[in-house]
Amino acid sequence: MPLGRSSILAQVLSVAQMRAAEEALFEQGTSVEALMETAGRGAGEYVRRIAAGRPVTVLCGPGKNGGDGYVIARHLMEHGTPVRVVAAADPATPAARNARGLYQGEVLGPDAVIEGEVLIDCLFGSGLTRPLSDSLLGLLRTLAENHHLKVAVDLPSGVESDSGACLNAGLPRFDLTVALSAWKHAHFAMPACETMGALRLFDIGVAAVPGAAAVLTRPLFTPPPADAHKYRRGLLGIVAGEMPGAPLLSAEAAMRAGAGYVKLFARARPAGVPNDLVCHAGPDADGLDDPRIAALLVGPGLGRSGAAAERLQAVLELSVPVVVDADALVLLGPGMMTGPAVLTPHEGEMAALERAFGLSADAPKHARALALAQASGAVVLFKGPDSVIAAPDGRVLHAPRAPSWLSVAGTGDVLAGITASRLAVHRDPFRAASEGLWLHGEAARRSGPAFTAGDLARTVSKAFA
Ligand SMILES: NC(=O)C1=CN([C@@H]2O[C@H](COP(=O)(O)OP(=O)(O)OC[C@H]3O[C@@H](n4cnc5c(N)ncnc54)[C@H](O)[C@@H]3O)[C@@H](O)[C@H]2O)[C@@H](O)CC1
Ligand SMILES: [K+]
Repeated sequence: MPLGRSSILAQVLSVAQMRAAEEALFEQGTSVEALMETAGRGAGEYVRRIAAGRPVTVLCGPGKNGGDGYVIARHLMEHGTPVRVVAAADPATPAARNARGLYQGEVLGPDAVIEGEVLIDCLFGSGLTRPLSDSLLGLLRTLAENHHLKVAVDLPSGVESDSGACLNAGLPRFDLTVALSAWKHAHFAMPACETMGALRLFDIGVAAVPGAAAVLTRPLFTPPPADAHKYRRGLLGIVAGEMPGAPLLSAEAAMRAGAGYVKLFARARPAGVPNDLVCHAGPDADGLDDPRIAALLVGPGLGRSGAAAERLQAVLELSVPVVVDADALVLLGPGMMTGPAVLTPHEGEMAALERAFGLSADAPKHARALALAQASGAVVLFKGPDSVIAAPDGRVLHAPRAPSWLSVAGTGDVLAGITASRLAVHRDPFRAASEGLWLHGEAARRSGPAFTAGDLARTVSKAFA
């Protein structure tokens, strides 16, 4: 079945995939010039509206990103917005030369001293291959300091498209970044994504690229069916360990994320178990062989002792769909997982997993998640300010930026609880990770500023709205 335009617009492309998608358009008869015209006019319209009559300075580089800049400048001129171009270098491609030739307005050299209102960065886009020279960085920084509002076209210059690395220190921050044709990994990866301001995408009609990564979009949630009961909605077992607080936090979130029944398995009933949470107290693995258990969560508060490792081993041997989080990730090694699983590491836990599985940490974040997914056979939700999900079959999902208020203790336990709850509902690890991450971000948005992990857990049911 062909993908709808909204699915295509969620795709995230590497530079190589982007070039191949553009080639496909050229083969269908579109010219480079026509594509640049479409892209430049689309971005130009965003700029025209945001400038609202204030004078605009367009910084143009040698490549097609610079070509887009000349189209934008012409579009602004035609619509009466005062505009001038600063050419950092002469256009180096035929399409960019063509765009330069069609623009009849003012073009200044890189030495011109310019102050103004709105700066448009068309120095480099996805074709950047190395750090900016000192003189180009100086030009970009000076212009950025001398303008109030800053818009990057496709990508801010100095940002590596496939990784989100900033190839220079001291790159300016933008208020808006208008991505052209498709999202790139950098739009969702730290540290680059943090410099981009608001993100917008202008569609120029590229087709779906098989195997492309995608942006996490709102999942479709349906209420339980009319004949649902607690077991059919999913029984989630949360395996406690040496510290009771973390699994209780996970349980608070899990109870609000869709599972019909959440049960805490602990050696002794901890203090503070809420009335709506069932607690099973008994020795390790006691009661965990209940065939009605649809999913398990292990890791929050587990501890890292030999006893904790044995408890983890006992859980994983059940082959029940499982979310493995926190301490359990540090105890995990190759061959231990026997059933469907979601791993939810942060950076430190990821580093431990990479050591355990013999993987390199020297790769873009999404590639690291994918490598671990393929080595472990589990879905990997690599969390942080730029969370990404990868599946062993190659699927990759980037999460849009979530509120930075999430950087508070316990929010990882909440994420694990939500994800495990979704896993208990349908037992699909990739879907559970996607829904879990989305609900977590949405609950954070609805929690306002300066929330606690407990506030966040109690807001999860509202995120379904
Ligand atoms: N193919 C097309 O027609 C379209 C291209 N688009 C634009 O094209 C851009 C990509 O164009 P290009 O591939 O020409 O890439 P860029 O415009 O980013 O620039 C690449 C050029 O700069 C050189 N270069 C790379 N890093 C440099 C550095 N640090 N210092 C000096 N020179 C450096 C490269 O050797 C190459 O000549 C996209 O970001 C987007 O803005 C869009 O307009 C969509 C349509
Ligand atoms: K740019």
